Amino acid sequence: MAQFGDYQNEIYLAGLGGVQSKYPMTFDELETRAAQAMPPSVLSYVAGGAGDERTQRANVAAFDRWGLYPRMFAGAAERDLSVEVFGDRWAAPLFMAPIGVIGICAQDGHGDLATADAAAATGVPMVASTLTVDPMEQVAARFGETPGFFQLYTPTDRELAESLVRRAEAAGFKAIVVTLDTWVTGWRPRDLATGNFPQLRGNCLANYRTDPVFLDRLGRRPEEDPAAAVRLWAQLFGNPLTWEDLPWLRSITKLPLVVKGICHPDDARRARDGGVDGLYCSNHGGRQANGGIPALDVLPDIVDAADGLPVLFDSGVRSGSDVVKALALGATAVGVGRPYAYGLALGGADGVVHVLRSILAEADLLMAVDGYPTLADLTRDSLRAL
Ligand SMILES: Cc1cc2nc3c(=O)[nH]c(=O)nc-3n(C[C@H](O)[C@H](O)[C@H](O)COP(=O)(O)O)c2cc1C
Ligand SMILES: CCCCC(=O)C(=O)O
Repeated sequence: MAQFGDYQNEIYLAGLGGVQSKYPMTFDELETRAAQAMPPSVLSYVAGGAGDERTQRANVAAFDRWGLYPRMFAGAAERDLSVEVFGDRWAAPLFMAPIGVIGICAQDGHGDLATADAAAATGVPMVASTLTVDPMEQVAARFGETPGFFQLYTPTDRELAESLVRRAEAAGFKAIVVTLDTWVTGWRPRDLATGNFPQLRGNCLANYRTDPVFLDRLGRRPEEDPAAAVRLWAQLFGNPLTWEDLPWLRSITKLPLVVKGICHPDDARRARDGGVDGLYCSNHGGRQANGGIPALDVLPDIVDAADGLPVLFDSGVRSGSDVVKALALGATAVGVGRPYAYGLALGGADGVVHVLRSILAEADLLMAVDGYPTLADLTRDSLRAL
């Protein structure tokens, strides 16, 4: 049986043949090298967060407060990391978190398509943002056998929201992930300093420009007046939803509905009672609110409140050992964010594949070394608070 850890052998064998990996092997090196490859405004958009970025750093540091017990005589020569998510079997409990305007991270400007290619190549699902540079239908067409989810930024115009969801269903997405924490952007000093927030340049409008409801509202072709299209987009972009809107959200799709940004157990319970199919515990990587609680710290409470519903998780995941810890704390599947954007900047789809395979290989080898042959063996008791 092929194991994710085999990537290590491939790298060693290439090294024996005199070929060194062209990609970095640690997150710090990845970020440093990507920083050199990205235009400054794109870098500050991706790397930056809210305020003085305490929450962003705290997300990462939270993983240091847990250690995995090594277990012996466990016979973990073969590992099975596969997991069932909404009826599909994934080879591993890993996915790519939605990154708006990811297109601009790739040298050719089509990073959405490259990310979808990496999903197809690795089996690691992509959650495609509403804010893609290429339309969702073109992104989904590249997924191959790998399932993909559509992340909805709910516009104030309900018909537009419904139209986007209908298109996502027709394009073959397997779930709708509604992001609740970003109907307005947080205070982001790095973007304010460059004055170049990529959305405002209209890089993210592909799904709107191709939408019949948006075009109807615009009343003319977007090429005729690009500035008007950006203005309309900005006007319609974010709807500060309330619990009163949940039944409507539930009603607009038959696909599994996941709500992203859930970090309080009361919200988790209420969303579950409102009929969602999954919760997504995330603080948006510290990009929205500064001075918050690391997402990992609230994960166990969300898992308890979920009462058996799947819980997706992201925020601060940088390595395979981070993935294993989040799984032990009860996540059903774990999202990678910034690291794959950096892989994209360095090597397009190939760079993303390297980042994902490295994370999977580290997780797999950790489970081998520490004696956890399956995901079911990873529980809260596998961890010790440090
Ligand atoms: C550049 C960038 C753009 C993002 N765009 C979106 C988005 O369009 N929709 C969304 O739900 N989350 C978005 N996120 C948040 C990610 O889905 C995820 O929650 C976050 O990256 C996790 O933090 P980490 O990358 O530090 O691990 C974005 C994150 C980054 C870094
Ligand atoms: C207007 C939202 C931009 C995409 C996003 O979610 C982010 O930058 O974090």
